Amino acid sequence: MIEESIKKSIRDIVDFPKPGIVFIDITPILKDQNLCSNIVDAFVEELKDLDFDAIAGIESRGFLFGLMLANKLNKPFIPIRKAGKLPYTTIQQSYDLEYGSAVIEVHADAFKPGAKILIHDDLLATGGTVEATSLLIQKMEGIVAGFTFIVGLEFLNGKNKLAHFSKNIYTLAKY
Ligand SMILES: O=P(O)(O)OC[C@H]1O[C@H](OP(=O)(O)OP(=O)(O)O)[C@H](O)[C@@H]1O
Ligand SMILES: Nc1ncnc2[nH]cnc12
Repeated sequence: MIEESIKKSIRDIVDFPKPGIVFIDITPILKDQNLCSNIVDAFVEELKDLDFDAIAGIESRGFLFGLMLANKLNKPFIPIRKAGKLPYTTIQQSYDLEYGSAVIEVHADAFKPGAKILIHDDLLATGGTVEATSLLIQKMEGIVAGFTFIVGLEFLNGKNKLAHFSKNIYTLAKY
């Protein structure tokens, strides 16, 4: 089962990046090319009936599997970056997360109005990051088609922030 393989691979780092946070480190997954392929295949299976035009991946860990998945599905990839990194005209959104606050942005020409965008990130915690990404997509007149996560920290109830953007929320490993 993909969920068990993911849970076996990832590790918990206590008190990172701040005291009181148990950080879910996904980097061991990246050393296992079979597991990486199986994760992409599991997402492909989950998404087989979903209609969408492009995948938006969130810096930085959302880039890892977001681009692999977009490439596998022959769809464009849209990088959502932390403020100040994208060189062209951008649209911005601020947000809070488990251990701080930040601003994300996207290139103003990343997609056309009406495009259906699947949002991908490695992990759903409070949902602040993907909520901000959803607001960014809506600012640009895009439609949020759904969400994919490798890991979901269900006890933080991040899904509550997402349901009004899209009910299509796919999480491979839940805690
Ligand atoms: O659901 P939330 O509470 O918003 O938290 C989840 C976000 O936090 C982490 O990113 P982080 O900002 O640490 O950046 P990184 O991917 O560059 O490590 C993770 O990759 C998600 O993007
Ligand atoms: N506990 C956590 N582990 C890894 N990434 C995170 N992003 C937000 N909370 C996190």
